[in-house]
Amino acid sequence: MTTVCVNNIFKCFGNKEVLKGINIVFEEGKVYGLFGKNGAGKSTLLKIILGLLLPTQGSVSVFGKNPRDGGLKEVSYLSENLAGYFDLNAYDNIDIIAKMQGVKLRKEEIFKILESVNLKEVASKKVKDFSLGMKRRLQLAFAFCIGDKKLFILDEPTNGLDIEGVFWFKEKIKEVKEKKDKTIIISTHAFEELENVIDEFIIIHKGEIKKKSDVCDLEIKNKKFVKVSNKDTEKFTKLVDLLKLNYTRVANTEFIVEENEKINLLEQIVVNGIKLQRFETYRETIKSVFKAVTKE
Ligand SMILES: Nc1ncnc2c1ncn2[C@@H]1O[C@H](COP(=O)(O)OP(=O)(O)OP(=O)(O)O)[C@@H](O)[C@H]1O
Repeated sequence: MTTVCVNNIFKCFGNKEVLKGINIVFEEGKVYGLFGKNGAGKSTLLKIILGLLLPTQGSVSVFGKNPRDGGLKEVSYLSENLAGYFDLNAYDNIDIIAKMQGVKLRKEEIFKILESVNLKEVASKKVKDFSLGMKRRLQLAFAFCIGDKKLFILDEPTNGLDIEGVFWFKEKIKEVKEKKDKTIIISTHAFEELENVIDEFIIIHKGEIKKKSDVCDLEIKNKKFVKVSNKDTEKFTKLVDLLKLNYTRVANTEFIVEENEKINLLEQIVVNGIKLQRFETYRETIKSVFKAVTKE
């Protein structure tokens, strides 16, 4: 089932075109990672999905409705900018945010929530005196522990968190995902941290989607990483051209080669007397795909 549908979104701020024809469908039960360099347009896209910004062109539907027209009742949003009532303590923050959402929490339930994000000991401390990581933990409590939401839109959720906090976050994502009817969209720079909790990743570069792929697809690709000696690079490129292999040159002497048609590349390297410094299976990661598609 489709949770969010983004149709041909363009967004300009003055003369600056920040989003250039974005089309994406987010499906129920999946965790999506939205990756992009600083200023790529991730937060702008999330704000348009949430109806906080209007697109210059195009449309968005959330659970089949316009986000400004009742589509957001079941949405949990964690903003990249820390939100909350900083002059109040952590306990009162949870209490107020819950009440605003029509959720009545008992005293012990509030303490349980604070305990789950490791803030019970500082329940009566004013949030303005919290560290960045503590404030982020409070945001995570707002996002995950109040009410029963179906769509989670999380902008830089691990920013400022320590290792324990990142672990908590990943466990929470797994827990939410197990319920099957949830959709989670995470905008982040933390590829490595989150690679194993994401189902699909979307790379946005200069306002355009450059890649959308299933994380599982990264593992099945059969690629080889080859490092040849400096003198043999010309010989090697000639060989891969002759064998019609797709290759990416990652450094002067380093290549990533797709092994097509079961050609035994290694045998050919030996036959042609090319000096190898490394030859190993190469596993593509979100980071490596990101580097390749955002290369200027
Ligand atoms: N309200 C605004 N007015 C003018 N320009 C804006 C506004 N909001 C965002 N921009 C510009 O739009 C571009 C995209 O910003 P956005 O915040 O969407 O990027 P991002 O991918 O989330 O970046 P980051 O990873 O740094 O958070 C940037 O050049 C930014 O300066």
